[in-house]
This record gives sequence, C-alpha cells and structure tokens, in this order.
Amino acid sequence: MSELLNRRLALLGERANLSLLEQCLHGIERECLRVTSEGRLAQTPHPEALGSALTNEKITTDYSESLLEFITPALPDPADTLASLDKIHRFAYSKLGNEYLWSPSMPCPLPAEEDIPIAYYGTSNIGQLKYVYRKGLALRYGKTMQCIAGIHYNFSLPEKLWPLLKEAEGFVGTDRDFQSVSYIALIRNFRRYSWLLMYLFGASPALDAGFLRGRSHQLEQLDPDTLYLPYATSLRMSDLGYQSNAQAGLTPCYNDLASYTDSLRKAVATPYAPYVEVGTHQDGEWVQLNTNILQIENEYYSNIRPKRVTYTGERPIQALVARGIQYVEVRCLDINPFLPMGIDLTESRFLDAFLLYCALNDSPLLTNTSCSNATSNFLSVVKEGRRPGLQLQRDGQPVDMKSWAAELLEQIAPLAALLDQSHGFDAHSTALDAQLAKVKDSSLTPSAQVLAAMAEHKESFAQFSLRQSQAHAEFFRSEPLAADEQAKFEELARTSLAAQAELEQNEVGDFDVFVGSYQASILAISN
Ligand SMILES: Nc1ncnc2c1ncn2[C@@H]1O[C@H](COP(=O)(O)OP(=O)(O)OP(=O)(O)O)[C@@H](O)[C@H]1O
Ligand SMILES: N[C@@H](CCC(=O)O)C(=O)O
Ligand SMILES: N[C@@H](CS)C(=O)O
Repeated sequence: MSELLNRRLALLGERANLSLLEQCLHGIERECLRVTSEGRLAQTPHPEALGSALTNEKITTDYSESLLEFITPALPDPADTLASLDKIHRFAYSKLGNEYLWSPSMPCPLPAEEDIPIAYYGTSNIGQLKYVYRKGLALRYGKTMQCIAGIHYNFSLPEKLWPLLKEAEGFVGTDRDFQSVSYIALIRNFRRYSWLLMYLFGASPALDAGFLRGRSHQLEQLDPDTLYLPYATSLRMSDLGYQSNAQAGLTPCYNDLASYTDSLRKAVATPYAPYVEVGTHQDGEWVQLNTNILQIENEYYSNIRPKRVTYTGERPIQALVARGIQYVEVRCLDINPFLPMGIDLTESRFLDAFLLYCALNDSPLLTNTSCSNATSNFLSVVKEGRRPGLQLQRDGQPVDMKSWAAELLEQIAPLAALLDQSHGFDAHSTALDAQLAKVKDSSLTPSAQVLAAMAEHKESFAQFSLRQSQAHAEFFRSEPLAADEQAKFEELARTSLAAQAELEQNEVGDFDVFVGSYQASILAISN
C-alpha cells in the first residue's frame, strides 16, 4: 500500500474525522427501454402521466422516446438513494399500462432504424436543441447503439474532507484546486483499475442478433436470435456497444482539469471531415448541431466523467472551468437483469470502497504506456474477462487477471474497513467479500449467470430478458406506492408539464440564433 494511502487512512481514521466518510453523496441514473408485452420496442410517446421529459427532474428520457431515465437525488446513505430509485420504479409502473421496463442493458429486438423514435422535448429552444442533438447522434452512431441502457453511479466525497488532506499534505493552491486535482487523480486510478468493475458487474455477455444490423462481427451464435462471447462480461462497453471509433482518438488527458476541459473544448469546436460532408442541414432541416468531432460535451462517452452541477443554461465545461470538479459520474456499469433496479446495495457499497481507493491512493500521471494498458485491459475484460488464465498488462508487463484482481481487493479492504468503522457496521467489507468470491469463482459473476440462466431455460437473449422484465414488473406492481407518495409523484408530473408549457409560451428568439450562441459559449471559455 502506498505511503500516501497509509497516511490518508490514518488521518481519516482519527476519531475527529471518522464521521466524514458517512457524508459521501450518491446519486443514481438508471436507464431502461419501454417495451410491449411481447418484448418489442414501445412505439408509444413518453407517458404524459410521467410528466415532462424536459423538466421532470426524476423521470426523463435518454436517447429515444422509448428510453426512460430515472434519476435520484444525491444522498449520503446509498440505501436511501436506492430507496428513492425504487419509488421512481414503482411510480413508473403505475403509469405504464401493459408495457414493461426492459431488464438488461442491451436492447430488445428493435424495429428498423427509421422506426426508432428519437426523444421529443417540445418546441422550446432547449427542447429543440436536445432533439437536433439526438438527430446528430443518429447520423453519427446510429439509433440502434443509442438504445443501449446503462446505470450511472454519481459519487462525491464530502467537501470538508479535501481541506483536511490539503493541509496535511502541504498542497500549494486553493481548496477548489486541491479538490479538482484530487478528483482527476481519482479518475486516473479509475482508468487503471475499472476493468475490475467490468469483471465483477458486467452483465451483457449476449445480445439480440438484430442489434448488429448485419454488420460483420467476431461474436459467436448462441441460437438463431442471439449472439454472444462465452467469456464476455460487458459487450455493451466493447467496441460493439457504447463506444465509438469516431471518438477513439479522443482519450483526453486526465493529468489535470485544465487539459481535460481543453481536450473536450477542442473536440466540440473542431470540425470532423465526415460530419462536414453531411453539414448541419439537409433539405432545410437541422440534422446535427454542428459538424465538430463532438456536437456537445455530453457526446463524449467516457467510462467516467468529472462533473459539476450546472446553473440553468450553463454548459458542463463552463461549470467545471468556473467552479472545479464536484463529483464523478461512473458511466460504465451495466444493468444487472437479475436485479429489479439493475443495481443493489451490495454493488453500491463495493463501488464506494473502490472509488474511495481510487480517490485516496497514489495516482501517478498517466504515461502513454499506462494509458494504452488501461484501454487494452478494459477491452480484454469486457470481451473475455472470464477466460481462464486471461493475462492483462500492468506497467507494460503481463499479469494474470485473477491475481491482480485479488491483489486489488486486498488493497481495497482497508478502505472498506474504514467505511465500516465510520458507519458502525460491516456492510462494505461484506460487499467486498462477495466480490472476492466472484474472483475465485467466475460462475458467480452476473455475466456468467446470464448465460447460465439462458442455458437452463433454453431461451434466447430476448426471451430471458422478457422473462426478467415480467418478474420485475410483478415485483414493483405487487407493492404500489403509498397514496401520499403516489400523490407526490403525480404532483411532480403535473408541475413538470406546466413548467414545459410555460417555457414554450415565454420562449423568445429563434432556434438558429439559440444554437449559434450555445456553440459560441464554448469559444468564450478560457481556463
Ligand atoms: N455532489 C454530488 N455528489 C454525487 N452525486 C451528485 C452530486 N450532485 C448531483 N449528483 C447526482 O448526479 C446525477 C445527475 O444526473 P442528471 O441526469 O440530473 O445530470 P447529468 O448527468 O449532468 O445530465 P445528463 O444525464 O443529461 O448528462 C443525479 O443522480 C444527482 O443526484
Ligand atoms: N445509454 C448510455 C448513456 C447515454 C448517455 O450518454 O447518457 C449508456 O448505456 O450508459
Ligand atoms: N445520453 C446520451 C444519449 S442522448 C448523450 O447524451 O449522448
């Protein structure tokens, strides 16, 4: 264990500081497709009873009109975060009629591209901008890939923790600088070690054959309707899923916030020839916001993002440059189709210990070798993480994946223990033990369990997923929300619809000018 980590553990373990680790914040975004009772993409509009996708802070849509996104507040106790997510699911199920929430990350059998509905946010300028952005994504990546659903785990340490470390370590700079430097260090370590999360929580070893739209691939045929890889953990995070070649060269430098925001700023301001050829308009209609490598910073599909809550109308880069990093968004987690919400408290407790390790451990700057090792290790584990004897690259040398995984869990154990000491229970150490069991026996991983369940029931990916979706629907519908909770969600839906209507009625200025000034806002940023 690094000297720095040792010192930090000792400092945070002091009685006066122990309560700090009860004040981490956790927010979860869970995406899921709405499907028909036959497990096909719902073609119905976003249910009005769920409110406005533009303004409802808890229930919105991601890429498609049929791709729901549930968002919890940021809470100190992940059990409360998950309880909040549970309530959103129960409310949603009370308004879905005979539709289901698709249980896994990889999509249900999809209609033709042109029949996948892009999410619609109304006629306000921001609503139209979100729609045109999605038209641009269709053009650049295809709508099919954009129907993949994920879990985004948002995490922060208490702001009071950073000055404590800063003083102890004699950092020269402001509290805000130290906080940003520390979160960027977390992200560098996350790049080094997040292959472990793919092994432990990856749950997309298979997909519906139609997903590839006839493209060439290296997958194997499991049955006439299912493609898979026998040792895959997360095809969603492979080059077939939520990655893209267009962004391959984009790996921004995570050595400091300024170079991170710089690389993103360049990407949203640099034309990309294939997109220039298409242009922003076809037959007088907007088809993409601009012809740059990224239309906006949201389009950079990284596994983790530094984040700062934005003010109304502010862009993510503006918020980061103006006020520094506030939390991280872990974006690489698959939805576990065996879990009604796709994630559970055991996973959350382990993620906290893992992220704390990434935050507090020594985090040298990433060299070219460590960068390419991180990328190749991640892709090896998503495609064949359960292969016996799999070797990864560490500091340019081969290392047995299982041995490295066990070593990492051993190094994370003191962080789990410190979190337990702070909370007064052993849930983090118990969660870590459950991960060690998966390292010892890969049949315990969710990706292995998906393939085992399909084999046991002799079912395709789609049949397995629909069965799980039906089971989760039953789980949520069997215990509807209490009347007062239901009423709160219905009120939220109503006020969100009214807020959207007001936005539209009070809209000023035309859309073209709005897009122009949105784009220009990037050029005005100086680090
Ligand atoms: N300080 C924080 N620490 C941890 N989580 C936070 C913090 N602040 C906000 N969050 C969480 O981050 C998530 C933000 O999700 P939201 O979809 O609202 O914003 P976004 O991810 O920036 O938007 P988009 O999905 O359009 O990119 C929420 O779950 C919220 O609870
Ligand atoms: N649907 C994507 C995320 C979409 C987005 O960028 O928010 C996922 O699978 O994680
Ligand atoms: N959420 C995804 C799809 S719209 C993005 O922002 O790019």
